[in-house]
Amino acid sequence: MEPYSPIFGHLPLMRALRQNWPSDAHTTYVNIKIAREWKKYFPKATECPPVIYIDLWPIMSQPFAMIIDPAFAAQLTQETPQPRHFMFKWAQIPLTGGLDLLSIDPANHKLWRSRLSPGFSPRNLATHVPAIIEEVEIFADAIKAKAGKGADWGEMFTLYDKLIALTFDVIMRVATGLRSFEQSNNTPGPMLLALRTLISYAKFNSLPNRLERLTPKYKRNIDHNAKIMEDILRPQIASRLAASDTTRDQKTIIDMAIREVKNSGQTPSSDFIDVVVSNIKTFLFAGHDTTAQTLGWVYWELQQHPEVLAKMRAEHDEILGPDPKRAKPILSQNHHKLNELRYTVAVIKETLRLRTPAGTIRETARDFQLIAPGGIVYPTQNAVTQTIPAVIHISPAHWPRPAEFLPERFLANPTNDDDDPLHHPVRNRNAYRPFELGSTRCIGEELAMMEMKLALVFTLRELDVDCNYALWDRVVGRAVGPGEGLVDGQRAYRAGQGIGYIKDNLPARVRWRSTELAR
Ligand code: HEM
Repeated sequence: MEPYSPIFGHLPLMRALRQNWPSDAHTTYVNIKIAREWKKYFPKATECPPVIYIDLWPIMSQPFAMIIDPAFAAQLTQETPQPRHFMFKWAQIPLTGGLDLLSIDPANHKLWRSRLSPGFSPRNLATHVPAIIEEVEIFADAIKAKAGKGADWGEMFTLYDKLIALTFDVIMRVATGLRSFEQSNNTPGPMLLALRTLISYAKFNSLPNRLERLTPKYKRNIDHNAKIMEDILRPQIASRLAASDTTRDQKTIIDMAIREVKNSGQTPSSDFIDVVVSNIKTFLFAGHDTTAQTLGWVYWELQQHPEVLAKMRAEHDEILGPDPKRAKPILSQNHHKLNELRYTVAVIKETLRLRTPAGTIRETARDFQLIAPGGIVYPTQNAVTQTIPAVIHISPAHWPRPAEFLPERFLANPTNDDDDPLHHPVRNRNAYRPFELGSTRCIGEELAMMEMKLALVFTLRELDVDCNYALWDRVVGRAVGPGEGLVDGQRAYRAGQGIGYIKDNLPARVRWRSTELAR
């Protein structure tokens, strides 16, 4: 990729690519920009290359090989699946100690995935619907409490923080059976605070980060916060072990893992508890901000596309009846109704297409090669090989009208007309991968989808939501000139590193819908 500096590699280019954006804009926008304007960066190429190499030495000791073509991504994750990159595992160590699904070696991964997956199965999750509804209701009530009097807008608040509290409470409850009450407390509780501190140390192994791990402060902080989490998790696992033969209906992820081990004729040992603790920490980590961010983007997109919002509300009326207050009893008795919310699912999928929070990072074996149909080989040895679904999802070769927000592309075509450009006939199933594909694909997809559907059902028909950056500027006393603070022309953008967050934690206000006032 050009321009390339013989001394600083692509560092000057990376800086130039970010020039017109706020400094906290996420790297995902750099990747998207390179793919959109590929002719500029690959002047000799006749088409956008499927793999883009980025050299950030001396910040990163290895170059990145970024896969932006679905067939190549499939080679990496499904056809000859490669293990996660060492750097990723290194990043996980402060958080989990390295025994979790994201970190363990492929052989142990297979065993533990088979033990942990049953807890995330649609059948098991269906038993958690009433508990998830209870948490979602707390979320809905909290934002309803922010509505103004009558038809007035209420005070501004940060919607993303409410979503984080919701998703954390849900994953904690489903995984462990414990309630963390993040939504009811005004300040983050010990578990979330400890998790957040540990996540802040989950960094790539650059030289400064390696040195940080040698400091007494690092060790003190890790030990202290790991202890806070483990003092809550270990007794809970012990009590689930003691109760495992008597627990009948609703089974937590822990219960299901215990059952799997017992069914294989083994007795859960102290090693079992260590691995479960490590994995629960990963579930709490991987399960909260991914889902919260996606849901935040759904609210944002619905505001940008009122016609989509109207259709979604109409679907909720049709499937759950016209009175929003009846949604709880109806869904508590008929969980399957959630599966009928096809348009709502299509909206979430379309949001995930355009606002993809993650991909995968692999370390390829010596004999592994990415090969194009004509036989051209793209080397990946000694590189950090990443899939970039955020770019694959907007490829004009695989998506008609890729920049437009069109949930219909995810709905089965009623006329069965294969010529309809929006019809999504799984033409290339590798081109849609927000949860990644292959044996290490996201274990929490079903839970995330269930949670997001419920949050939308319990809020959208009663409230109007206005995500409003101009008002927020006034609240926080910030002067932002015209054209400033924008990424892709929008004030709401993905900020930070890793999964990141929505800028300013998505400032919003709500009001009762006029139909609600009439009730
Ligand atoms: C919208 C929400 C979510 C998105 C977009 C998402 C996306 C992803 C992606 C891209 C991966 C990487 C797969 C790979 O490296 O091959 C992953 C893995 C994972 N996710 Fe999620 N995730 C979401 C929600 C959740 C939830 C709710 C949980 C709850 C437990 C979760 C737990 C995990 C775990 C444990 C893995 C590692 C799986 C394995 O190695 O077997 N995720 N996720």
